Amino acid sequence: MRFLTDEEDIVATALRTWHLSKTYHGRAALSAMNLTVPSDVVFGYLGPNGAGKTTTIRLLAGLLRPSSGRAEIGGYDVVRDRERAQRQIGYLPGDFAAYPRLTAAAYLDHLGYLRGGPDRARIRSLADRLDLDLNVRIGAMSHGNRQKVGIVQAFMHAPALLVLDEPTAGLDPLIQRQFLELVREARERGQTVFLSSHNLYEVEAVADMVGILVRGRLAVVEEVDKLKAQAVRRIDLTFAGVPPDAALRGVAAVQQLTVTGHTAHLVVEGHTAELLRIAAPYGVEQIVTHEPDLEEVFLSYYDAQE
Ligand SMILES: Nc1ncnc2c1ncn2[C@@H]1O[C@H](COP(=O)(O)OP(=O)(O)OP(=O)(O)O)[C@@H](O)[C@H]1O
Repeated sequence: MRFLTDEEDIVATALRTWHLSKTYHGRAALSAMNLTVPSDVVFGYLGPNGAGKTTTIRLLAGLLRPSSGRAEIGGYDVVRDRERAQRQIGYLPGDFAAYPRLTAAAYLDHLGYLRGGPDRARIRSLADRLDLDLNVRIGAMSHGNRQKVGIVQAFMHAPALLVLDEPTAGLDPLIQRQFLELVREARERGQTVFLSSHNLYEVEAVADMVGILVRGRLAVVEEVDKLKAQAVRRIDLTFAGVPPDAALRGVAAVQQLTVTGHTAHLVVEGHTAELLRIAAPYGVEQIVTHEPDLEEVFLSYYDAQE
């Protein structure tokens, strides 16, 4: 075994916060958040309206000063080393607004020059995928199309960390799907993505880890696979004869059981190994497992804090 050097540790951690807090007029919008996001993951940042997601993101992007605590991006403090921290980030605000008089092409070109030269082939390919006409003035665009310009500017270069605040709000489902592809490709290229969202399904589809923020407090940080393992799961077992409902009810993980004909419909929480061991001797002919749904897990965290 070998310990990481300081340099490697910085590379392995995309962002870290220590007691990061923000108070507005005596009311806490974010309370003492301790969070570590490793590199090369998609981190889904979930929470109901007003939970403090945008506040967190603006603190990370160096656009707000913390009331107390601190944060580092790629090892750089977002206050003391603001410019270097900001250079690690590609940031897409929730309400993306740019120069209304410029066409998207002119705006993206201009940004590209600020970042060392535009990659026009990349810009065109992103615009094609998102069905964005680059020749329209940004001021004349719909909200959704302006949002697409924001997505192109965030993805046209390859910062270590992409910080995206509700990026798919206002996009139609086909474009949302393209966006999720871009997020996956970014992770494959080794970028880390911090994605705030209301949309559980979007986060479930793309995130490796999630944090759930409720009233300015992190209620949980967990790998999506682990949350799924905790999640309630629906399983239908079809038997050769009448289902052995007393034996099935005796399994600790079984929460609910209904029987129709030869099929037992079960709601199971946690691991299913014991259930399958108990059921097998009764002649199981078919097993249908429904993908666990994270919604109930999330709602249980939301409710617990109400
Ligand atoms: N500039 C401000 N002045 C005073 N209060 C603010 C300010 N910005 C945010 N807040 C408050 O801080 C809390 C968190 O707001 P924030 O915008 O971070 O939440 P959010 O999770 O992004 O919400 P949403 O999902 O609705 O966008 C809210 O109660 C909000 O009213």
